[in-house]
Amino acid sequence: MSAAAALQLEGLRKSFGKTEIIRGVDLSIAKGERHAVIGPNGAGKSTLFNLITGRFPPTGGKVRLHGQDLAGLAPFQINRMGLSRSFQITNIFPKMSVFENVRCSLLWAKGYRYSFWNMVSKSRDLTQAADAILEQINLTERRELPAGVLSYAEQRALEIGITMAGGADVIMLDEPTAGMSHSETDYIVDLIRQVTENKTLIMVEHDMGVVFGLADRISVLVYGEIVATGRPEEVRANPKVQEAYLGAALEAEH
Ligand SMILES: Nc1ncnc2c1ncn2[C@@H]1O[C@H](COP(=O)(O)OP(=O)(O)OP(=O)(O)O)[C@@H](O)[C@H]1O
Repeated sequence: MSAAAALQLEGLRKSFGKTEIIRGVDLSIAKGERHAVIGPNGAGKSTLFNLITGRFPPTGGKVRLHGQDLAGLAPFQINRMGLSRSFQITNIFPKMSVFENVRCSLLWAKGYRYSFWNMVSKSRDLTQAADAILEQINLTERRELPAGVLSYAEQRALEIGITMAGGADVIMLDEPTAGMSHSETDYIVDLIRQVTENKTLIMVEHDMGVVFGLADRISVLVYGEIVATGRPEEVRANPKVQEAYLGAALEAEH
């Protein structure tokens, strides 16, 4: 096992009933790496995410975060160990201000570690931390607005801010640019690049422009198996990948 690996999947398997959806996945993601998982619809990408975050127990194999086996841990425990996943926009409280949304997620992330009175004395720290996150996600000017009035791309940015709020160093994003225009996509890609600086990123994304622009390495998942892992140019050139998936996806882009 490499000491630098942030996340390690070892012979990971998941069946639903008799159907095996994840069929023996081995993958090592280095600390500081930006890794994209791509593959056709139904390949098992979301299932793989749910295994990593502890939402589903694996049928076989292991997930390690910074070397530690996650078997039997609940999602919130894994979260406290530094792994955070973006949820969909429904995770945002639309009537609460943008600032309060970030502040609440900070409170949630730290809440169990501070008593109430400690928390009061820490509230200035919290405000500062929330403002620092708003700055990072370019929403300082929207601070007092109800989150529900933000544009779609801004809501996704807020969502990313909430994901970062607990100080996680391994960030998982599920289709961060889904449903966005070209300019919104560019905006979010820049933002993701910025906020994941010195962190580990694992994302599922269908937009090949985003994947090739952002990822240091790519894994291609087909029917629950990784058929290729490598740098973008290696994956693009891999005949197995072209046959299974990428050829068709790239053609569809033109
Ligand atoms: N809880 C579940 N129970 C039974 N089958 C499931 C469950 N979750 C997913 N599946 C099945 O697992 C397969 C893989 O689904 P999954 O959502 O992981 O694929 P995906 O690669 O994320 O697809 P997409 O790109 O369309 O989001 C599908 O055939 C799906 O029906």
